[in-house]
Amino acid sequence: MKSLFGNARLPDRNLALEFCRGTEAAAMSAGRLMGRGDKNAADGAAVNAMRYMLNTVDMDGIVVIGEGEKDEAPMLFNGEHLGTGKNAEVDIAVDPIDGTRLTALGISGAISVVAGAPRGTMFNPETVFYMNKLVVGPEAKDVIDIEAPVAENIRRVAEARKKAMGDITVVVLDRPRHEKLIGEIRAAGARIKLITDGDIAGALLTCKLERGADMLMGIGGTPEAVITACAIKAMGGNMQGKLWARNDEERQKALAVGMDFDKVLTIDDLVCSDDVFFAATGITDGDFLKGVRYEGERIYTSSLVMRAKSGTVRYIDAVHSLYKLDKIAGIDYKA
Ligand SMILES: O=P(O)(O)OC[C@H]1O[C@](O)(COP(=O)(O)O)[C@@H](O)[C@@H]1O
Ligand SMILES: [Mn+2]
Ligand SMILES: [Mn+2]
Repeated sequence: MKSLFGNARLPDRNLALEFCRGTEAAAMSAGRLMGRGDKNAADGAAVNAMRYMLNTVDMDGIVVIGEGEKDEAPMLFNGEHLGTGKNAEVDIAVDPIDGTRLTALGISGAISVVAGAPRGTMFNPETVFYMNKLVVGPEAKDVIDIEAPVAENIRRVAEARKKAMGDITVVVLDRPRHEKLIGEIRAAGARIKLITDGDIAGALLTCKLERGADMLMGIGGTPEAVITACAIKAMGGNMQGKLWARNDEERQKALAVGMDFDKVLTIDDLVCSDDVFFAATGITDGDFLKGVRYEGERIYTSSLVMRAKSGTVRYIDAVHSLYKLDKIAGIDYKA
C-alpha cells in the first residue's frame, strides 16, 4: 500500500505540539485559582508556567504579541525571547489566559493560547489595544466585507451557509460599545450569542462543525485578533479587522507610529504566512474545550492543537501526574 506521505520528506516538526505543553501548564496553574476572585493571581500563575514551558522548546522565539499593557496584568513582554534559541526563528503570540475574569469568577469560556508563525510575519499592533473584528467559517470565507452594513454581511453569510438570516448566530462581546451593533443584528433578524469575555474562543465557534456560531462581530483586543487569525487560518475560515481607538489620545499616539485606522486588515495582514501553529487548553469549561479537572494526584486537560500548513486539527486530552510534574518542572501546581 502506498504510504500516506509518499516519498516526500516528512513535514517539519510540529511546534504546536510543543506549544501545547505551554498552554497545558498555564491552564493547570491558573485553573487551580478558579473562582478565587483574584484575576492577577490567576494571570501571574499562567504567565509563569507558560514562560517556563515555552523556554524549554527548541526554537528561537520572540514574543510579538504579549498581551499589551491594557490592564497592567502580569504578562509575557513584547520582544521577550522564548525557547532555547535552536532551530526555527518564530514570532510568538501568547495569551496565557484569555478570559481572566471568567477564571477569577469560575465562569465558562476561559482558555490558554499560544500561536506561532515564521519570524516577521505577525502584525504588530503597537499601542492599539482594540480592533473591530469580523470572523466567519470556511463556507463564508469569500463573502465578507467589514465595511459593508451589518445586515448585508449577515445576508451574505446566510446565503453562503444556505441558511435563513434568522438562523444565523452572531457571537458578540457583551459591552456597552456594542449597543448599536447588537441593535443592527437584531434588526436583521439574526440570533446573538453574547459572551462576557473570551473572543478567541468565541471566534473559534464559527469554524466548529457542530453547535457553533456563524459569525463573530465587534470590538475586542488586538492581541486576541492576531491569535484568532492564526487559529482561523488553520481551520480554513476568514477574518477581517479594523483598528479601533478608545479615545483621541490613543488614536493620535498610534497615528504617530504609522498605524492606520481606516485600513481593512485581512487575515493575511494579521499573519502573512500559512505556516502557522496554534495551541489552546481549556481553563474553565467551554463550548470547545473542557476546563481543567483536578482529581487528587491527577490533573485532566483538554487541548486543541492545529497547524495551518497541514490543516491538521488535533484534540488532545491529557492526564498529568501532579507530583511528578512538580518535581520535573519546578512548577507548583498545588500552590
Ligand atoms: O474587556 P475589554 O476591555 O472589552 O477587552 C476585550 C478583550 O478582553 C477579553 O474578553 C479577555 O481578555 P483577557 O482575559 O486576556 O484580559 C478578550 O477575549 C477580548 O478580546
Ligand atoms: Mn489574557
Ligand atoms: Mn485576552
